[in-house]
Amino acid sequence: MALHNGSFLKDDNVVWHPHAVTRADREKQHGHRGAVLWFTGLSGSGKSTVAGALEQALHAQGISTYLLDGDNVRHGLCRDLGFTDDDRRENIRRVGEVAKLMVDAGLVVLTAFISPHRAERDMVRNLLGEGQFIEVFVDTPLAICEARDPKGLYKKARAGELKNFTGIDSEYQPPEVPDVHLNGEQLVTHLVPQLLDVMRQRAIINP
Ligand SMILES: Nc1ncnc2c1ncn2[C@@H]1O[C@H](COP(=O)(O)OS(=O)(=O)O)[C@@H](OP(=O)(O)O)[C@H]1O
Ligand SMILES: Nc1ncnc2c1ncn2[C@@H]1O[C@H](COP(=O)(O)OP(=O)(O)O)[C@@H](O)[C@H]1O
Repeated sequence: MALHNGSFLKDDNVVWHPHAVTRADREKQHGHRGAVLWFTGLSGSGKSTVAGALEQALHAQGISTYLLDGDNVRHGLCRDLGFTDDDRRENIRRVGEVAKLMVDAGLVVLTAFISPHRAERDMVRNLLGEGQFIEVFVDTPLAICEARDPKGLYKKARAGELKNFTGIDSEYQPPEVPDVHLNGEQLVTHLVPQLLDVMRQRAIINP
């Protein structure tokens, strides 16, 4: 059964329930639009750091935000998932659905997941719809990520103690045309203004 919001239901007895307070009402109350900034990049590329710094800047301007981070989500919502391709796909599907609900609530959602496959990132783009999904590629060379190695995971992966590690024995597919392409070797203080500019250009936040 096809739903008006583009999703499909297996059960014809469950129908979509429209509510009186709309997304537009909520966005008006927040004073900005809802949207997702979807950070993707290798482990250690700087996704959490840059998304966190951007959230601080937005919060200081009175923007209603929420940061969904891979490490944190995998302690709860996705605690049953590992790092096979199938589990990563399910991880991103769940996070995409949660982000969609948060955008409907009128929030600016920042997500920091490796999200290594183009197909899954495109799935979330299609789920969110045009203009509400901004793909941010944190482009940091593998050698730099490996040198940073804040959790010692690259070391474990190289030693064969950690299987399916992205960039080592599991593929990362870089975005071909990201909405924002960040050089992950630049200072975080240089990266945040680039993101704020894009958000203003796209009328997510006010100039
Ligand atoms: N095998 C393997 N490959 C990659 N990463 C691993 C792995 N095992 C554990 N970790 C830790 O899990 C974090 C990545 O989780 P994500 O949910 O972002 O991954 S994914 O989007 O589903 O691919 C990742 O966090 P970040 O370093 O913040 O990216 C790692 O700390
Ligand atoms: N632009 C940057 N320049 C230098 N170091 C950075 C930068 N961004 C992040 N780092 C450092 O790199 C490490 C990994 O950053 P993190 O945000 O945890 O990456 P990810 O979330 O992509 O795994 C951390 O020690 C962090 O302090």
